[in-house]
Amino acid sequence: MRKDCLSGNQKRSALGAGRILFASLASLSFSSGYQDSRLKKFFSRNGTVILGFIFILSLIVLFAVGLSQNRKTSENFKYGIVFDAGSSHTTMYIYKWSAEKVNDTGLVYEIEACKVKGPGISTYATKLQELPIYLTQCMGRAKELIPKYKHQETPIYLGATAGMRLLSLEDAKLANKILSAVTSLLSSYPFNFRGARIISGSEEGAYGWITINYLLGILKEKQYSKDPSLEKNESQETYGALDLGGASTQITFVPKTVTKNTASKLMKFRLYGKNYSVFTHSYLCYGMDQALLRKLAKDSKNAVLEAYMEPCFHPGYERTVDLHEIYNTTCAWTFKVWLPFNKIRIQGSGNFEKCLQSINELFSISYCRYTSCAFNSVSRPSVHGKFGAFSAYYYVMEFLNLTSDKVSSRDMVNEKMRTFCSTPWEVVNTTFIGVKEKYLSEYCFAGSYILKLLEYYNFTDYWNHIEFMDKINNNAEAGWTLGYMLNLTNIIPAELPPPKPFSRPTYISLMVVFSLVLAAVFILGSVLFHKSWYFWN
Ligand SMILES: Nc1ncnc2c1ncn2[C@@H]1O[C@H](COP(=O)(O)OP(=O)(O)O)[C@@H](O)[C@H]1O
Ligand SMILES: [Ca+2]
Repeated sequence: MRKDCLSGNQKRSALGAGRILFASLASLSFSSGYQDSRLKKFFSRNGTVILGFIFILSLIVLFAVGLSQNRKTSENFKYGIVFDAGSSHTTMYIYKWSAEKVNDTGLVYEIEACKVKGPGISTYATKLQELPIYLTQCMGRAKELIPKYKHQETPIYLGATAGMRLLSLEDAKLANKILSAVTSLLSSYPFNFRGARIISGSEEGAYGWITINYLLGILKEKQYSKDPSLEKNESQETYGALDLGGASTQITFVPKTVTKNTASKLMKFRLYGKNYSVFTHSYLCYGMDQALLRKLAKDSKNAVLEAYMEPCFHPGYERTVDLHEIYNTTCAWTFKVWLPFNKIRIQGSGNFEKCLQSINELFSISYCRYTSCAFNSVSRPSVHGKFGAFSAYYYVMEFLNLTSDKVSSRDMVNEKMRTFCSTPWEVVNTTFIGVKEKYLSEYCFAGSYILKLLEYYNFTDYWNHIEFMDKINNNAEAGWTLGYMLNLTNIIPAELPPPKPFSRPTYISLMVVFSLVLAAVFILGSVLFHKSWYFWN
């Protein structure tokens, strides 16, 4: 703990040293007496002055060291706000970091994740007037948490992901309308609004990669990390990043080898003085919600009498959906067939093997007019090393108890999934009280989909390679927003850090060294003085 002034002990030891010194000087003066010789006179008059001068100088140095040690070091914090406008929901993250910067990149951590009530921002195209209410609660939270005098300098960014990417493909004007409305709304707050935009799939993947490697302490050995074992790990390989959203999914990693085909998919970063070339690919329409819609669209053509059996839903579970709802998305339009009814009743049969087979068809055919949808045609270097999987990967696998630390073989995974999917809906619904029905009813599909997706990425034994992550080191959530913020801190002006005061051990060592020097000066001075006194006498 640093204090504003010298502590009691420090004061006492300084006073004690002073008393001893003056006593020594007095005895020196006394022993020198009033002698006749000139040198004797010189020493008797000036010896005390010289030693007194050295004493006062040393005291000044000691006090200066003490003051620099004890100077109040109130850190200058900066704040940044990033809105993650996802396809299913929006979350506002507030980050905080010291103005002190290391190699051009600030040390940023999350102080708030405010979930905006309501669906994804892309659904507001026809109700722009509702946007102020949508964002007001979280913006209020930002005003509360960030000190008022910091508001003007605090940047706000809004990044929209796959939901807005899809809307933009369907109707670019509508997507721009939403962004404009959000822009004028966020600009009206006292913060420094820096833009609302749709981030590309590559950015989403790459910033997610930066986030997890930053939080794991891999990018910089001196960065903030609560786990000392993670420090000084310069040669540690970076983690690959797997992000699964509602409308798109990303895979990002540093490839071992780069081919001509993959070179164009590399993103380059310089972080903490090091260069990174990262391969990233975003699969639009391969997010969980869009994958389910595509599956339902694909299988609804098998409907007889307005109903069909769905192996990825629990036995006894029923859902009636509007055909318009499933056929009308960009991702599912290729499955559109004419059916003599508007609604369809989907009845669960809870058959894990059949569910996997059905999901398989989503990967094996090119169903989409955009090249990025063609899963199998994407050239990609082979995966290697460790990966961190977050967002829906984490929510689903954690719920199903299928994270890497809980499974050890394919048989174990299959057995768990078979049992879960075949559990009657009534049992599931009464066992997991409090879980949102949408999530609960879709965990069988979601788990099966994730297993297939990882298989297509060539993770045959994912539990040996993938860590499912949520909040890393209790510091911040895994996701693209922190990486975005980290990258943007390069353009946020930051003061040069004030010179660092001494650490406590350095301070104590300095005090000891100066005391020893002081004592040595006295001993030497008095020896020399007495020698010369005897010599002249
Ligand atoms: N607790 C949860 N359990 C299961 N799924 C969840 C949970 N919370 C969020 N999700 C899912 O995670 C996904 C998040 O996607 P989102 O970030 O909104 O989309 P995108 O990144 O594609 O724009 C959605 O499919 C959402 O339904
Ligand atoms: Ca997301």
